[in-house]
Amino acid sequence: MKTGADPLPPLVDRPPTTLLLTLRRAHVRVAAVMLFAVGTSLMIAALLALRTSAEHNLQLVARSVAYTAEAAVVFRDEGAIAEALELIGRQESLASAAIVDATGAVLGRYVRPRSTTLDRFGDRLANLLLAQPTTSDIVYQGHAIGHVQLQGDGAGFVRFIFTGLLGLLGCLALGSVAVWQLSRRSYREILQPVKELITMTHAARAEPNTSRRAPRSHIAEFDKLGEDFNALLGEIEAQQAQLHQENKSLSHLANHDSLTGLPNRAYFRRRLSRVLQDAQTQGSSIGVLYLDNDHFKSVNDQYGHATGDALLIEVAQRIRAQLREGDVVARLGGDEFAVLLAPLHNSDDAVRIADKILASMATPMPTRFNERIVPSVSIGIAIYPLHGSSSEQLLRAADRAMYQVKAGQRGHKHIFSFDDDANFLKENN
Ligand SMILES: Nc1nc2c(ncn2[C@@H]2O[C@H](COP(=O)(O)OP(=O)(O)OP(=O)(O)O)[C@@H](O)[C@H]2O)c(=O)[nH]1
Repeated sequence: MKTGADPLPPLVDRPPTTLLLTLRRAHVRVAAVMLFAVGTSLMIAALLALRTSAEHNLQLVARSVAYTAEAAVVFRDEGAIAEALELIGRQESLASAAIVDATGAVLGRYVRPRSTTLDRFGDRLANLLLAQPTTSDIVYQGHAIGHVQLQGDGAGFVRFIFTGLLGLLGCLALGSVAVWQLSRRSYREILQPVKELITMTHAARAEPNTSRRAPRSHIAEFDKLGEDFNALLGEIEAQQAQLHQENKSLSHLANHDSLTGLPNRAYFRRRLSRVLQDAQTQGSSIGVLYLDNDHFKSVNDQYGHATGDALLIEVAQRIRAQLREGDVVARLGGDEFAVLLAPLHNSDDAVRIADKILASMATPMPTRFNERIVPSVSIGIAIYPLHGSSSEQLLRAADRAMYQVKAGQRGHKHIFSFDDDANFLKENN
């Protein structure tokens, strides 16, 4: 079915992609943005909480060291100071610890050995996040005699960041599976109605089949689209039915006579040509009768045109009633009719049917004012292959034969003979 609409221009910038891929991309983007936003916020919040807790812990440790080391500082016992720092350094998460006297002299220092990149990364992180160093005064009899300096080592932060990243990766993996499943499900839900619409549109274009209807959909937009599409198909179907009806009546008008309802001359000739082709291949015979009303003009003149019309209808019905289903009777025009007898077993059958038609004319036609009008026709008969091999030859032969009847005694039949041509020419020149 040609629509007349211009074809869509080709996609130059990007080739078309599938619906599944588009959905998957959209879901992945949403999931990635969500994970990034939630993960980052959670990580920042947790890091801040961890920092507060670490600073608090360093304060406690510093205070505890200051208390423990008070006596050692008073007696400047460097061995005890080193032992206390070593103990605290091993137990707590410290990069370094030092005890300094009131003059600023370092009495003891502990530095955790840093060998790996991870250790150095932890220290940098601790320097970045914590207010370093954490100090606490060593007080003796109400006077500060020195202070403790602690540097956190950031191992806690590193552990947290790695655990957090692992958690995020886990979420990413789970999210990917969920996105995969979700897009598959959405695809199925969306695709089903879309597929129906695509199939229907194709059918409507190709067959054209407008009788199918889109099913209801649980997706409101598709449901509405299907409803509108069905309404459109309904309208097309109604238009097609109307067009079909109009075509039918136009074709009927083109092939039939409006007064008698019989096929017209054009139809008769086409049909005769077709039947002749079959007869030529099968070697069968055909009979053509040419019928002309007798003194029809005087019926018109005497009783009026309407009565003349009624007589034509009556004659048409009487002829039709004598024929087999497959035989054709047509009105050639005016008061002339033709009959096609196919197949015909022998010439006698054509003569017999002509006699039946003549006999059917014997009774008067019923009229409104009970006038006595008896139909009468003259019939010329031509037989294929005896009298011609084309539709023109056969019709002319039957016409000439009919003319012979008119020339002799009307209301009879005559089977064509080749003398009829000569007679016709003699009488018409
Ligand atoms: N009522 C009516 N008359 C028609 C129609 N078509 C043609 N006629 C008339 O039919 C008549 C045909 O007359 P002809 O066949 O020439 O002569 P005829 O009176 O039948 O005489 P013969 O054929 O020699 O017996 C003409 O008067 C036409 O006007 C029609 O559809 N209805």
